[in-house]
Amino acid sequence: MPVSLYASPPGVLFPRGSPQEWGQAARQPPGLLPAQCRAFSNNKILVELDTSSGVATMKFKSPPVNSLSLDFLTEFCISLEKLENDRACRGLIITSAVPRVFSSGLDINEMCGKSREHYAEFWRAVQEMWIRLYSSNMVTVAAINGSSPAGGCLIALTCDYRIMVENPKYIIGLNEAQLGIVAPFWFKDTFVKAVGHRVAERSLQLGLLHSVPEAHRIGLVDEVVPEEKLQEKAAAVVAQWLALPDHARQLTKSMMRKAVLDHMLAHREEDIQNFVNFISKDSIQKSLSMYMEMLKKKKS
Ligand SMILES: CC/C=C\C/C=C\C/C=C\C=C\CC(=O)SCCNC(=O)CCNC(=O)[C@H](O)C(C)(C)COP(=O)(O)OP(=O)(O)OC[C@H]1O[C@@H](n2cnc3c(N)ncnc32)[C@H](O)[C@@H]1OP(=O)(O)O
Repeated sequence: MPVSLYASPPGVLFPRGSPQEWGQAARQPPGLLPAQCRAFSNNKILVELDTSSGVATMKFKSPPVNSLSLDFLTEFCISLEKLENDRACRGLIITSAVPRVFSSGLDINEMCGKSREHYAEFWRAVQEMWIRLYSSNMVTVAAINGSSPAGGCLIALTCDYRIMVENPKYIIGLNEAQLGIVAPFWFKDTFVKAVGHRVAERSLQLGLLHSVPEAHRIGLVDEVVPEEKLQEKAAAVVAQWLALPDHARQLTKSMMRKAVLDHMLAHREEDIQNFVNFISKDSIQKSLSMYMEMLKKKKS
């Protein structure tokens, strides 16, 4: 019997009247999926659950860069909830279906030129995503097959294990300072837990985006593999973790994560207000606009 890390669901956000077909298995033409495979999908995320192994693979499919918009975050949380409540599912591999990018982090458009109410709703969704993933009973593995700055890195850090594809073009890190914004305390805490205080402090203050070998060296990713080995390796890691009795692994995970989770839950509303006040400042809006301009110029 799985042990619930947090008895009641984190609560909040699901959209007023969910417009999507979420909750229904994708209508696959017969024969496309093996009998032990179930799938569901929406605009931005595809989930396939292999009921024989108990492992689901979640693929981000929101081109061009899997940015974490409010819609994306909502669909992500709904997918997590659905898997969490499915007794057939014990492990989750998170990866990207978009070439060269795992996730570009929070959608900057959601943080520019919007109302305070919108910022509050958006930030609550970011928190919700982190709470659900960080407190998940499932074994969670990030199979990072592309660049993963800021919020993308946070998703990876929130998993139990990180495997990244070796590619000289891929980068990963919490680069918020480079945008003129500040990683909130629970991003920082999650990062510190993975890499230690000194490495996190330097990396956060400089807003560093690390190459794959460097990310491996500092412990930001646990393993580096060639692209063609990624899925096989992720499946092997999940199987290794699932070989332990669920209750022992889950209670250990809960114990290791409790302080960080409790701290966040205790300061959740305050954190939303801090975010709204911070992001509404003219100077921050200007920094974000300049950063978006810079991204666009880089292309031309
Ligand atoms: C006191 C404190 C209190 C509270 C806390 C306060 C503040 C905390 C606030 C926020 C925390 C935020 C965390 C974040 O996640 S911020 C997002 C940071 N993300 C980035 O910096 C990534 C930027 N993107 C890239 O570096 C690259 O796009 C890439 C490496 C991911 C991929 O490179 P490509 O060359 O493949 O693609 P591009 O040509 O650069 O991009 C294509 C397209 O996508 C647009 N885009 C990219 N990233 C984002 C994004 N994050 N949001 C929105 N849009 C994005 C890019 O502009 C291009 O658009 P066009 O095709 O030109 O229209």
